[in-house]
Amino acid sequence: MIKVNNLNKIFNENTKKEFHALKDINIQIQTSSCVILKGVSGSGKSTLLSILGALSKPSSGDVIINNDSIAKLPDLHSSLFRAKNLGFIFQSYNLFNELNVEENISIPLVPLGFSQKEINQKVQTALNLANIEHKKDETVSNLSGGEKQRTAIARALVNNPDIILCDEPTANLDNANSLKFIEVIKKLKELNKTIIIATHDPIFDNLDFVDNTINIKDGCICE
Ligand SMILES: Nc1ncnc2c1ncn2[C@@H]1O[C@H](COP(=O)(O)OP(=O)(O)OP(=O)(O)O)[C@@H](O)[C@H]1O
Repeated sequence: MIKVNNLNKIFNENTKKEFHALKDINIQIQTSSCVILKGVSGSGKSTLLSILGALSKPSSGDVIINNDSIAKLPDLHSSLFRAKNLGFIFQSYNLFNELNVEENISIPLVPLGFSQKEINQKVQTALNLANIEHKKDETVSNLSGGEKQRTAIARALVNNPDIILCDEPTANLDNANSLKFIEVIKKLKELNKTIIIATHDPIFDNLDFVDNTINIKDGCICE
């Protein structure tokens, strides 16, 4: 279970540029559920996702994941928490273009101290789950947009995380690749992952495996 309690994010606090991006957010996300975080551009989706993913800190309030308070973790603990529990899929993929697919996918395993044999096994499983096995030796700069995204999916899955956070995952995909992405998400849901997708893409409306849609507007959760 993920609990968000009285969460606020204020950028540039106590300056002329002060901006209250998240306002008293309270949400609960059940383990193994798929949740859509929906809102227009600038509503606060990415800000909330980055706090849920322990990538940034709130101004006040907390995020509790499986009874651990993560919002206030020191940086070193945050990165270990991420490496063990979380997978991220960003719209811009955040891949290393000069490395090949297999090398990109193995990166999250580096801080976890696995042997080369274990790394190879985990990378192979992730390649298969994301349907990108056939391109494993290709340099990322030579991939199509859809293939880059499947590489990013495989990298997000390689540490077998319980929670997968996606920020506008279909923003750079055509309709066919967006539908393929949805099939992968469906497969992850069947594997009992907790999946949170921040998006304004209507393709996520009315999907049968989505448990909840949370609407966010001007930093507030709309009932
Ligand atoms: N580092 C920052 N400093 C100041 N303001 C910020 C910062 N990051 C985000 N904001 C502001 O907070 C608001 C929410 O931004 P956020 O990126 O969370 O929106 P979003 O809903 O994810 O939008 P999009 O769909 O366009 O990515 C925006 O008005 C943005 O300008």
